[in-house]
Amino acid sequence: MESGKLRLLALLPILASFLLLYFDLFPLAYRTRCSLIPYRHYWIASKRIVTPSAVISGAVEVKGGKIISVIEGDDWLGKARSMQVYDYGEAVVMPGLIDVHAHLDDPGRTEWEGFPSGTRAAAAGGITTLVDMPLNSYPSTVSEETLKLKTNAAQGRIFVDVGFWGGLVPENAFNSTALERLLDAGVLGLKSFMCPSGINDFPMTNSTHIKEGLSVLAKYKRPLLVHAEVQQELEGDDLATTEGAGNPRSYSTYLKTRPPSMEEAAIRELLTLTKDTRVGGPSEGAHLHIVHLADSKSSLQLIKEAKSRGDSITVETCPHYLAFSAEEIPDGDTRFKCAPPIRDSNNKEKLWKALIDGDIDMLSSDHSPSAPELKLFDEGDFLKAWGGISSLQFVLPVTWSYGLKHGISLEQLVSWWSEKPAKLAGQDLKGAIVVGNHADVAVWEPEAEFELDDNHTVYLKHPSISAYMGSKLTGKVLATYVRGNLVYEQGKHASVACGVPILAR
Ligand SMILES: NC(=O)NC(NC(N)=O)C(=O)[O-]
Ligand SMILES: [Zn+2]
Ligand SMILES: [Zn+2]
Repeated sequence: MESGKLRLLALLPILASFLLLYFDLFPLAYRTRCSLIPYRHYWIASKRIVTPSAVISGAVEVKGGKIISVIEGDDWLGKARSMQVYDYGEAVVMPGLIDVHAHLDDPGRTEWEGFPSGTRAAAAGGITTLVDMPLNSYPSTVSEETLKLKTNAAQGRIFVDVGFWGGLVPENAFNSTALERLLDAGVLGLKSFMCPSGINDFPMTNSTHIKEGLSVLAKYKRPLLVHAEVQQELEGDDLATTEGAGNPRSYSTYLKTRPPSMEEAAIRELLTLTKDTRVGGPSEGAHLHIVHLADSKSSLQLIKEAKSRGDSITVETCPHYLAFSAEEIPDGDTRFKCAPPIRDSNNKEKLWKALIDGDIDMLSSDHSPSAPELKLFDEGDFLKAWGGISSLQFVLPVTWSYGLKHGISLEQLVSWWSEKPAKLAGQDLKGAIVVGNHADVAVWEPEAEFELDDNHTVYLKHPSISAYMGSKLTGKVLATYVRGNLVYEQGKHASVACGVPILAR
């Protein structure tokens, strides 16, 4: 080798140590990539910090991505002297939202959403963790191998933390080794459908499949999430509707094809199964979680009874069932199509009551977007259009705006969107502003109003398919921290996606 090249090689270690020293002295140079702020040790102050015991005025100390102290009053001022403080004044500082039900469609259907746009939207909406559903991506997450495709797709492309539900489908239900491998690989639990899912490689399960799944899950102490609707023999008017009668542009035509009795029958069946899988008492059986409950009557009553018997069961509903009612959905506006369907306003009021009374445990987005063509806006055919509401970026202001009429509190919001979801997903270090937890924080202004019009930046891939576009909302997200990284602030995201794929151990 020429002596010039050799000399250059000898200089490399010296060069490397200079670089390291530079990054040490100027953390900004690399910190700005994952975070909009350069600090690892700093304070977040506010007059309204939502902690598990109370809403306090004070400050939260963050170091190395974790919360290391929470101080009420002014005592923190002395400790924070000469340190960086982000003082948000009257804005609310609370745990970031945890959305346990989102379809990000990555890999395989990224033209519908995808990890980058979905998690950018989540961050802009105050969501710090989401759990991705096993279907609508391709392939579906039903095996160790397909989970690997998910985590590969998420690598370096997620702006918030993302966990994964695995799919319980006929193909793996009787293969306990395959299910165990999927669970060992880190899915946070399993999800199944009791009716066709609309996705070919995610077929529905019957009671026998579900029973098999529950017995494997019981060993892992991870939940089974179920889309609880079963197809039934329809009669009279309802039968005529599915056979093509009725105006397909009218929402009421679609509503008749999925009556509340479909949810009720599914839940009744599920409850007989969970009873059988309880091994030595309620806490030892598999936990059952009913997703997107829409029926506030008989279905909810069944769940209440099961809870009072001591069954390990939780239930979520979604903001669209609390914001919209069937009577108001315009003809042909398929942005509002989802399953189970949005029911009448009386049902909506009862869902609010159940949520406030604690009979419904938590909220989730069920963000289920598609390519706009599949919404068939030209035809406006509710029977043929893709079912799924697009909402990920808006769930915080939507819950707050519609909840204000019901007098909801900041503590309730945190319980429904952070504490309970963290528990369901087995995330002990998330969901509350307490010492030792991840510094996952949403900062927002509950009094600020804004319009979801063309001037509003929407990070979702297809803003036009969201039923919320055009509405006026209250509650504006200012900033979002994930593990101490400021990942979003007032229209700006960190330049590098440093969210972490969450795998159960
Ligand atoms: N394939 C889907 O995403 N389905 C979803 N669709 C809805 N909710 O309309 C769901 O969660 O059932
Ligand atoms: Zn569903
Ligand atoms: Zn869903």
